[in-house]
Amino acid sequence: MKIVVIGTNHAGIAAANTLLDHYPGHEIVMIDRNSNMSYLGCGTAIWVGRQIEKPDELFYAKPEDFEAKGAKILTETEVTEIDFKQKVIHAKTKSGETFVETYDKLILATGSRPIIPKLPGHDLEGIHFLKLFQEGQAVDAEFAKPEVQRIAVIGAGYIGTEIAEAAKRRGKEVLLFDAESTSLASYYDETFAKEMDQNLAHHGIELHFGELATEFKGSDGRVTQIVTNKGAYDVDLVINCIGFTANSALAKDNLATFKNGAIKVDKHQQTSNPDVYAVGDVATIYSNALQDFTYIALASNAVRSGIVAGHNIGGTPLEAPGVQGSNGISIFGFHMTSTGFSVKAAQKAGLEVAYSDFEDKQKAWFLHEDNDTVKIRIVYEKESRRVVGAQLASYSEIIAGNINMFSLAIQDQKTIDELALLDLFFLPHFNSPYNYMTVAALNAK
Ligand SMILES: Cc1cc2nc3c(=O)[nH]c(=O)nc-3n(C[C@H](O)[C@H](O)[C@H](O)COP(=O)(O)OP(=O)(O)OC[C@H]3O[C@@H](n4cnc5c(N)ncnc54)[C@H](O)[C@@H]3O)c2cc1C
Ligand SMILES: NC(=O)c1ccc[n+]([C@@H]2O[C@H](COP(=O)([O-])OP(=O)(O)OC[C@H]3O[C@@H](n4cnc5c(N)ncnc54)[C@H](O)[C@@H]3O)[C@@H](O)[C@H]2O)c1
Repeated sequence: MKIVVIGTNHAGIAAANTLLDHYPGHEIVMIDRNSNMSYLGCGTAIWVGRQIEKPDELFYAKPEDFEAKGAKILTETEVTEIDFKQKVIHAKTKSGETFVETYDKLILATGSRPIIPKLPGHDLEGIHFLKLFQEGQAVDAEFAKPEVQRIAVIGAGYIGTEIAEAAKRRGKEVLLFDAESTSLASYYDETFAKEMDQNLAHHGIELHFGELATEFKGSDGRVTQIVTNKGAYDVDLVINCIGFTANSALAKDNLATFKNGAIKVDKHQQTSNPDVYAVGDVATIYSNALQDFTYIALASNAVRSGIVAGHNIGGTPLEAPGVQGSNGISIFGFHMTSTGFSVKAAQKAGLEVAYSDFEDKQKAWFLHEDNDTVKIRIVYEKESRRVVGAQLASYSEIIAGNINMFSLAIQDQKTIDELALLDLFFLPHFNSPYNYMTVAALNAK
């Protein structure tokens, strides 16, 4: 069987590796328009903020790895069109040569691009987006310019908050804008998000929430000012981070798509065309909190969905268990993790939910050194009492592991009452006999 994979970043790599490692004998062709593969965008802010010196280790795979396993891999080659009836893809190399490849099964792993707000002045120089390695390099080069001092970051979601920290670490003045009233508003309820806001403000980041950019002004072709519904601010650089949109143009009019344009898939990653699979940021994903398909762009989901597609195409039927959109962020040493829905997000999705909050020290109370406060919220459905979300915030790194338990609870449709008497280990170095997770669950009304 000939299998063509379009897009060789996290999702495409996972699908190709699954096929190459577990199902030998197939002809695998991998195509990507970029010159690199496997770039971990999650490391961009760490590198650009100089928490690591070089970006080299942010890549975990290279074309030779796949050639060694017998795949044909074409980089700097763009797929321009797909004839889904004839099962032929049309592609163009960097030098302009066009060619076609036939397929038996096709994997679309074309990912996402940042949303580009088409505001007046959007094409001025000095306005950036962050997705590709090359875009990280461009921002890094801007940060190195002494004349670039005042930076506007638009969107205080994950990318915006992380790059705001990076810019501050490089000694810049940073103005962080978001349409919502806090940072991280899509992931955390206000009481949690405000903790991150305080952390950002404490480190000198100027917060402009509830503010919408309306125009960019410039001089000599370069941006010099950002105008919002509330004011005008002189800046030397703008970084836009207002979310992703699925790269699904190749599927247009041929495959069923979601309301945001992502390609609809089932739990086997199969699209509305049985010979075509879609994985990663270009596709929808099943949310166990919502109990329906939705769109959640994460590298973790990309990898899992690629593995699922690989096994299904290879001949082992495998149903994805769904995801919770589990995520985390760490800014100036302050950590937040969440999974499933916040109260606000649950209500927006039409769920009737209640929540239980608790706050305690991470380690046993008699340990006075490095014993940070942890704040927890568990969100559950009022009627069924099934857990649909959790949020944790602390300077303690242990919360990074704890959130995964809630992820499994949501996946397995556990109730808050089942969590209340769950066997959690106790060791003073790590926690208390009345574990804050247990207490939060026990306190649930
Ligand atoms: C700054 C930043 C930080 C992030 N941090 C995290 C994090 O901490 N945790 C997390 O889980 N996620 C994080 N993400 C999100 C994560 O990077 C994405 O969810 C992930 O990249 C999706 O992988 P993908 O393979 O589906 O798509 P993509 O990474 O978008 O890759 C798609 C590939 O398809 C190729 N392609 C597209 N169209 C064509 C075409 N027509 N022809 C040929 N090739 C094509 C592209 O060149 C690209 O290589 C972050 C993203 C960014 C930008
Ligand atoms: N740590 C992580 O897990 C991590 C890190 C980076 C990125 N990612 C993922 O990558 C994807 C893209 O990240 P992102 O930060 O671009 O998106 P995001 O959805 O996290 O945040 C976008 C932010 O932009 C704001 N916004 C939207 N339109 C606006 C406008 N016109 N003006 C001002 N603010 C506006 C939103 O309110 C939101 O807070 C997300 O799926 C994210 O989860 C994850």
